[in-house]
Amino acid sequence: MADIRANGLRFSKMHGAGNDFVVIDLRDGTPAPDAGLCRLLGDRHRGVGCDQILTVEPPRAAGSVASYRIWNSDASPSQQCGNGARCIAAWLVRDGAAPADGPFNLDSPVGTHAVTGLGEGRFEVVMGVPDFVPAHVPLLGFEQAQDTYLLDLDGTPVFFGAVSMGNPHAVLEVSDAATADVSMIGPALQAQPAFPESANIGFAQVEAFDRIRLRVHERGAGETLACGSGACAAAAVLMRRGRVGRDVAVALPGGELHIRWPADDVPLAMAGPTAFVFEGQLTESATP
Ligand SMILES: N[C@@H](CCC[C@H](N)C(=O)O)C(=O)O
Repeated sequence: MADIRANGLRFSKMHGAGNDFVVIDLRDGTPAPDAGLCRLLGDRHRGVGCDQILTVEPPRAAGSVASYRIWNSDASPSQQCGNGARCIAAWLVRDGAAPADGPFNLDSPVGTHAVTGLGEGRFEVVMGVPDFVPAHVPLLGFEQAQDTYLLDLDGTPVFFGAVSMGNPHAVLEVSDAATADVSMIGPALQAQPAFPESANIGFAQVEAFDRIRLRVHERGAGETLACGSGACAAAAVLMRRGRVGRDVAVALPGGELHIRWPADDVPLAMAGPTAFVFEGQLTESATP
């Protein structure tokens, strides 16, 4: 199969609340980037630099305008990306493939998501029903869904909630997100055998009944300025515990997202900004 670098790969650089992406159009049958190319695109020194690589591909479901796939900057694939879904929506609207004002559907690796344009580059994406079944996260060693789980990290007890938004999340409630030990606890919890597919680790502070402050150590990318699915996960965990209401703002280091989850058995929706940064073309000889 042809190396997609051969003709000088064209891409769009985007971000959603500071979570940044290289977006590649594969709708003409161009093959997906291999692991080496993902790492080059993700490399902030020798490549372009981004948290995730997103590909725009033909729809899989009837009635959808496109599908997308996600790779972290370390080349590991993911099943979901909330900020990425909004950026793909904005990219498709700019391309003319999706209506700016009307609702449309997008296919992620884990399902179809309804998208609504809110104006000024903002989009709402229906992210699905949060799944708290431990085996679905996956979180091993626990049969039943619990509001709080306990794991021992080298003698330190760590309490967390766990939920799948299509991708795995653990959420720790902290008293102060700014001083939470994200860089130590994040990787240590990710590496626990209880998380066989690793997990995105959120550190959530309840600031008010309608406001959460959040930092997320992402799987495959480290701490990012914002994690959309992480915001959904933190909101869902704290809503189930009754710690916040069903409509909250989530303040992340790079911007603010809004999460609505009217009831446990209905889909959760996330709204937030998108931004185009530049259009680029990779030099054929670029190497990591
Ligand atoms: N930043 C994303 C999540 C990207 C994937 C994640 N790191 C994973 O491996 O599951 C978001 O906005 O949701």
